[in-house]
Amino acid sequence: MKITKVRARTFEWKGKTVPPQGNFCSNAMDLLYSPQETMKTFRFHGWTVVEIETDTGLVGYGNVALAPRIAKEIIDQYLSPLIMGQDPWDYEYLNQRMYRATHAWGRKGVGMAAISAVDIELWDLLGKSVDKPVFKLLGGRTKEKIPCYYSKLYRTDLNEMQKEAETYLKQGFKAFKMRFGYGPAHLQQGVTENLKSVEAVREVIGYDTDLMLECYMGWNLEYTKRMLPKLARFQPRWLEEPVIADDIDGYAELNAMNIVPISGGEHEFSLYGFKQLLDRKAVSVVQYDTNRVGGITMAHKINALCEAYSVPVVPHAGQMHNYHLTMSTLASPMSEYFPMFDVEVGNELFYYIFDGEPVAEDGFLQLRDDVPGLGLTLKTEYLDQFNIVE
Ligand SMILES: O=C(O)C(=O)C[C@@H](O)CO
Ligand SMILES: [Mg+2]
Repeated sequence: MKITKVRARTFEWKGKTVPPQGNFCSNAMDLLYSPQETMKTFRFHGWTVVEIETDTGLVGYGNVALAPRIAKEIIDQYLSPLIMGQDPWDYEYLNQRMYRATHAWGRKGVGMAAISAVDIELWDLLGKSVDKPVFKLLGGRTKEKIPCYYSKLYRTDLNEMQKEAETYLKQGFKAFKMRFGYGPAHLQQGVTENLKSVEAVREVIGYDTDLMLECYMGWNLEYTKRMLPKLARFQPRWLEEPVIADDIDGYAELNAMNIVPISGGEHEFSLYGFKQLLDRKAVSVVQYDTNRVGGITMAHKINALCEAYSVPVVPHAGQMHNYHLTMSTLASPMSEYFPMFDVEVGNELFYYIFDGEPVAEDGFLQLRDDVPGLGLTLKTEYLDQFNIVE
């Protein structure tokens, strides 16, 4: 099998969007003087889709969500010439070729995300070429079905959050992730508000259900150290990304406090980066995203690394490129799950671009044994609501 054509297209949503309500979600910009800007950066309304054709007639799909127009340029200008005419089965070589050829500028951030999209696509092709789902090429089925956690519960009105939690509790979810709306800039009143929101959600879901708490890098070390003892009574399964991704010392210090397990890795980009996090015992849960860390080839290696360090992997964002890895490793106990909603932050956009994403039933996801590759096709239903950059 030889690669004959590489096509990267950016899908930019121009349809209806729901404006975020309330304080919504803390994030890294909250630490700056100009808080009115912080929500503007918190939008992911574009996605780059990579399609690669081969001389066998097979076509696969990969995707990247970070800085999608820039990722497209990287694929067009740098990555496409490196893989053209090559055999997708040489995926380790091709991954290293892309990683090393762009190393001076591409090894973290959007460069790595672009490589990820190509690599994910290659695995889709591999599965299709042998008529097997990707998870069967990675180790096969390690779970009858994948437990997943409901991930939304942004900080809006507390009654609204409670209604949302109640609705999805009734649908059978046994684990939930909620977002904090306040950070250091909101002083003691923000501390009170944050605690009230956790209390409100726990009141609805009880204590036989997992609760995860998301900071999205919107806190700092000092604030988190004050918050951890106050949060302990709510028995969170983890506190996610309290500080910015580069502050590995901060993660290590917080995790060593052993009050609430600290999770992270959603903004880490390489096998070496994860080894550093693990060596430093900086996180108790690893949350890579396959479409950031170098694709399936690299995520598979990170799974093995985490297994050896006995640190569970719960990938960021769900979605097929992550689900196949979760299905095929014991290092991964469950998946994140974004339900389909009207377009808001943009986490939902995957459903508007692709058909084939599994829908959670009673808190579980299923991957089919009889669907080759990743199991995704391009959706036609919403095409006219995207600006498509060729
Ligand atoms: O799902 C997560 O873990 C994220 O950080 C997603 C982001 O949209 C924050 O809600
Ligand atoms: Mg997160």
